[in-house]
Amino acid sequence: MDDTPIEKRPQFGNRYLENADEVFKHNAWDNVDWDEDQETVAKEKVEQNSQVTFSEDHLKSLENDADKHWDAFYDIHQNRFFKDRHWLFTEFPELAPDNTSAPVRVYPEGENNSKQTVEQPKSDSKRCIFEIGCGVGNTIFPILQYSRDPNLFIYGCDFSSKAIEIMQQSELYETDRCNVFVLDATLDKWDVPFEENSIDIIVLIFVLSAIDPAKMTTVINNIYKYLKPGGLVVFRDYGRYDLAQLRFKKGRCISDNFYARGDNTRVYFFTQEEITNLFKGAGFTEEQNLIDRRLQVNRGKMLKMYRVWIQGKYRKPL
Ligand SMILES: C[S@@+](CC[C@H](N)C(=O)[O-])C[C@H]1O[C@@H](n2cnc3c(N)ncnc32)[C@H](O)[C@@H]1O
Repeated sequence: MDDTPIEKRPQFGNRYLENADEVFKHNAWDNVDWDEDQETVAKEKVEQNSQVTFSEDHLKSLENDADKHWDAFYDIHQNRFFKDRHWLFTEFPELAPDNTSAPVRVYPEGENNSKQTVEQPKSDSKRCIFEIGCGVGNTIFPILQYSRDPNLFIYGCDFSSKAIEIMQQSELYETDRCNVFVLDATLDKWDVPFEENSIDIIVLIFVLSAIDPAKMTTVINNIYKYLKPGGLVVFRDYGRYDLAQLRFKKGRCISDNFYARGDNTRVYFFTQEEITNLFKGAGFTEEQNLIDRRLQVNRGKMLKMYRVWIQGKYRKPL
């Protein structure tokens, strides 16, 4: 797969490309502008790879066997993928429990409407985080490693039983501080080891994009149900016209902006508006919805790679 969400972000601030001649001086640039030409070229590429040529049977098996395709993925890659999480606590200081000094990212004016507040838990109150599509623990393990909060408990689920098995066998897995289990988040009714209205933060990192767009509303409605009033969803995922979308060859499209990779795992590319509508439609208030455009540079090959991510924070009203 060529779309690992790799980002090495400098702490306390970003690097902006002010002089185009200097593009190959560094490995990455933040918040790069896209001009109209670039948008048009991207749109054309997507038009070219958007014809659906899969048979009905193949489309059905992509959905019905989705968990098996992820099992096969984790069978091959084990815990070696999606690993680089330098940005995790920078973007989501809410996940850096008992750590108010987590570095906060600086956004250009007007780009971010998040209040960027990190609510400190009351010292004796239990705090629960639940990650959906936790894979092999690339978010949960860093939180467990960096937090010493005795009141923190982390739940995680994934519909790949292989991913959950790998995670549970890790030496970082601490049964008194976390519990991960197999769950298909698209089911109408969730079988989970906690009550409705009980979770402080739900984490959705590069998982909604793996889900059939027709089932996303069901997932968001269930998230709403299990969050505490006042609880927060943190979201980060692929944005429309990300390099990974433009790289799809003809014949991999399932429906608009939804594709099957060569290993049959699937990926959707969101607009900001779609994310707003999904969450607001379920009753959430929007605290952040931003587009993160990053130019990654392969200086050896003189290649420019434009990455696009959407990031959001949504709160269940009190
Ligand atoms: C791109 S990976 C990201 C994994 C992890 N969130 C991370 O960032 O490392 C997508 C994950 O979502 C899981 N997934 C996809 N559809 C799911 C579903 N319906 N229910 C639960 N997990 C799902 C996959 O098994 C996979 O582990």
